[in-house]
Amino acid sequence: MKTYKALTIAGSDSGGGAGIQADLKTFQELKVFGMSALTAVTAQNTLGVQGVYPLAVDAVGQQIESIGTDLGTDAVKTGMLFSNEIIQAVAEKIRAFGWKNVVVDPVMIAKGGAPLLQQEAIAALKEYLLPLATVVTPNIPEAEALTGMSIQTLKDRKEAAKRLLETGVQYVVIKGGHDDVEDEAIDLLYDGQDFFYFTSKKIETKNTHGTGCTFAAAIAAELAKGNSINAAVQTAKDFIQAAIENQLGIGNGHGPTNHWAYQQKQHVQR
Ligand SMILES: Nc1ncnc2c1ncn2[C@@H]1O[C@H](COP(=O)(O)OP(=O)(O)O)[C@@H](O)[C@H]1O
Ligand SMILES: Cc1ncc(COP(=O)(O)OP(=O)(O)O)c(N)n1
Repeated sequence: MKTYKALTIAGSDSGGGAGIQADLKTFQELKVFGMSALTAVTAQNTLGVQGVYPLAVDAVGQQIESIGTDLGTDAVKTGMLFSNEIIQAVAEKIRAFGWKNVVVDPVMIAKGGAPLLQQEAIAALKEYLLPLATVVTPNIPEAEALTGMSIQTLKDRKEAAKRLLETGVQYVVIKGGHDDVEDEAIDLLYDGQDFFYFTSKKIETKNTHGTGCTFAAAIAAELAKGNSINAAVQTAKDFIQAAIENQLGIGNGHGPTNHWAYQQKQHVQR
């Protein structure tokens, strides 16, 4: 049986709910061998981010080089990239290794409000990374920052998706977790021609730390296996829904999601 591999290039969340930790847990649950290149260390828990310590650009580049010159990968997922310099170094490596199935989660601000990307690096994401990406997965505020437009309605989201596609990315998913109007969590996929809706019941909970990372990592894992973008987004949606529904209830603030829940549900259904 082939071993599928995925590489996450992202920041570390000491609390284990988001970042590299969420990505590797998701890869593992979806039966994909996970590898990582750290961009930054964060001191973080369910109450917020207490410290951000970016790594040297060379250290980021060397980790990716070590993976590319030996193991290779079937998919890449990027998360917290922090600076213009790190974005450029990551884009250069992805281009040099010719990697496909590149999922860009344009992480900007943690739910508690801590900045995880420097403001001036937003332009670098668009210029260097999105043209190499298979899919970009912004939440609504991230889509607003990337397009410069305000997003209030689903119609606005469609317009933003169209604008994002102009950067050269193949597919756009604008997630709906921040849409306060809907009582459903609706994620919108655009392939340049058609729009597809991935809808689930919105769960009333404060424990959604790391949902975006987990969702994007699940897409990367499914693309690594050769699945289509629509199938990958559907599995990611099912994965995150199970992870939010079956909360762990740990920590005193915004708790992490449950990365075991999707597989547990699959076993019960069998
Ligand atoms: N309360 C919720 N109930 C159900 N699904 C949710 C909820 N909050 C977020 N999601 C889902 O989690 C994923 C991440 O969404 P979102 O919160 O928009 O991104 P981010 O975590 O990057 O801010 C999406 O698939 C979204 O639909
Ligand atoms: C190290 C690190 N990376 C990314 C995030 C943001 O995670 P996300 O899944 O977008 O959701 P929140 O944690 O912000 O709710 C992070 N916090 N830390």
